[in-house]
Amino acid sequence: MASAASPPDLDLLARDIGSRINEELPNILRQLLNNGQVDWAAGQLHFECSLLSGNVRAGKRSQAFKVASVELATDIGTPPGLPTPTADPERHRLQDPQPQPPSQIPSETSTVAWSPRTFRARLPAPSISDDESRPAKRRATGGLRIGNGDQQPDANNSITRRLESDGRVFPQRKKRSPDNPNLQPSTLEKFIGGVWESIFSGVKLDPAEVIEQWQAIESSGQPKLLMDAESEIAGRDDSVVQGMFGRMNVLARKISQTSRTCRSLEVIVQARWVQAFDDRVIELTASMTKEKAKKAAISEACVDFNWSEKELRNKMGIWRGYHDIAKAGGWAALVFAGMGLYRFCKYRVSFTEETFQTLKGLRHRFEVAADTLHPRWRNLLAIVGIMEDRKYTGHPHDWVVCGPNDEPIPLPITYHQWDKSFSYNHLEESLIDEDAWGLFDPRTVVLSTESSPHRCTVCSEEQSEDPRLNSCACFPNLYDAKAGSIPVQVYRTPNGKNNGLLACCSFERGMAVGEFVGEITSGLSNMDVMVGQTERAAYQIWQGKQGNHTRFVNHSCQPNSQFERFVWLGTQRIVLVSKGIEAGEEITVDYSDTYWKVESRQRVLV
Ligand SMILES: C[S@@+](CC[C@H](N)C(=O)[O-])C[C@H]1O[C@@H](n2cnc3c(N)ncnc32)[C@H](O)[C@@H]1O
Repeated sequence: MASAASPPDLDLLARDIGSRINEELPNILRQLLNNGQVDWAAGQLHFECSLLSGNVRAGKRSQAFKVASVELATDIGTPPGLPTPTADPERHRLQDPQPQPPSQIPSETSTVAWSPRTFRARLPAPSISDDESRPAKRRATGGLRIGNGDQQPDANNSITRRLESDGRVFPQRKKRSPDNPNLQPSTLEKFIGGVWESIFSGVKLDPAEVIEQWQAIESSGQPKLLMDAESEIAGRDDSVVQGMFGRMNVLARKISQTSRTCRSLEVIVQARWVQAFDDRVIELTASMTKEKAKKAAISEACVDFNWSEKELRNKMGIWRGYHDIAKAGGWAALVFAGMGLYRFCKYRVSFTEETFQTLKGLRHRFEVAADTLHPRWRNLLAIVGIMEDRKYTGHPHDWVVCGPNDEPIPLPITYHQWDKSFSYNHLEESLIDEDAWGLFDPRTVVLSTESSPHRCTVCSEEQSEDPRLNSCACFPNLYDAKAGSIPVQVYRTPNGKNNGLLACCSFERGMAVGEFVGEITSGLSNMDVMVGQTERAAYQIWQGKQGNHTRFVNHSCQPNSQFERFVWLGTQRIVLVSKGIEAGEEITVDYSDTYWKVESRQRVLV
């Protein structure tokens, strides 16, 4: 169907076309079917695309490469003669559908089979196996557990329903809607996910550290960094792993950190180089045609790079991608891009106007998170002479993000219509109201085993604040000191609920969104409170103007999260647990009837 000049170009072209077909064709076919424009009641469609090398018109045809091949049938079964579908065709849809390089494309045919209710594309497995294409490894989360009954008699013997959801109904896995384009996995979605993951991870981008570690080996040949690692360990407590393994742990951490920072510096410089190249072309255009000016600027650059024109042109294509990303999504989108950045820019499958609009809409959101979690990240831009002050200071949830293109608003302003002096106290742990409880923590549970007081009641493993001793794998993102921040933002709801909580990354079903943290008190009435209960006490958790991000979760009758009780180190916690939350969704919970206002005074049993 096409001819190309040389095999390496053909290779790139084949990947590009194959990717686009894999990405777009299912949607096109689905639209045709849904619109009733095509009646597939009987029959089959076979679509095949090949690239031919050599001069076809002159009858010189050296090689043919099959780029993609799609079969549309009226039933979901595999047509005779075609390979058997994989056990889980959906699995392929969740992966980035990269085509195989022409030399590796198997003769196997991809199948798109249709039945009146189902439509599935079977795509070839990705041929490129970098870290991004593998499913992320996670420690097992606790799963959604069955909670205790949520109805307790109060002091007046009436039934008080709790905010904690009724755990007796085991939440069903949320189905991806094939008709909702927002939920279709795409390379763009993956790219954006990578940016969020890296912003919310513990990555530390600090140019000062790079300079510090630049000299890895002393001029005398001594391994400077390794020796520094030794002195770092010596200064820490005895329990830290000593010896070569300990030193290598520190060295590997430092080098990974430095290399990550260098990668960000590299893409900043490369994106900025594209801008300088474009400016140079404009300069040269004063005395020659644009085409010639471009060629001249490339030749000039080749001298400095000591690269061939072809090499430079290949690199330029990718660097232009970096430039376009930074232009639309801001520098944070580029600096914090994950492992997939190179691939995203190399194949350009998602380089559309829509993509850049989406990135533009995320710009302020990326910056709020980057500035508040990585106060020094903008210093990296100084490498190309860009001096930018941190724009968003304070806690990540001191800012309420708004619709695309709208500037974030300071949190207090969003409450001014009710309270002109509103200020919010961010809590990481609940506080005990000593007026109500003295020195007693009403969340303390009666320990069942004397020998092992901190055995998890769910997984039966030992719990400890020391990560080396902790074996409980329930909610590692909450109770592991090394976990990054929870990837959520407070946002301005468009439907009159004031603020709400937005998921930046997806939360697998069973994963914790956060612990409901506030003041542990009792006896409040006419307030929104969470009611907790142990064998020894009933207590309330009040948030009001304090707490963490769970304070901003709105109610829904079809929630995507639920509250569950969990015991951590002998203390009852109330954890907001995902029922399957997609990135970009509002996180909601079912408040049940009385969360809105607790009307009767709760009697406390100690
Ligand atoms: C825990 S707060 C949630 C955050 C709140 N929207 C805010 O801006 O502070 C609970 C309050 O949010 C509001 N709210 C929550 N869910 C709502 C819903 N589905 N519809 C209307 N208002 C809601 C109610 O005012 C409720 O008392």
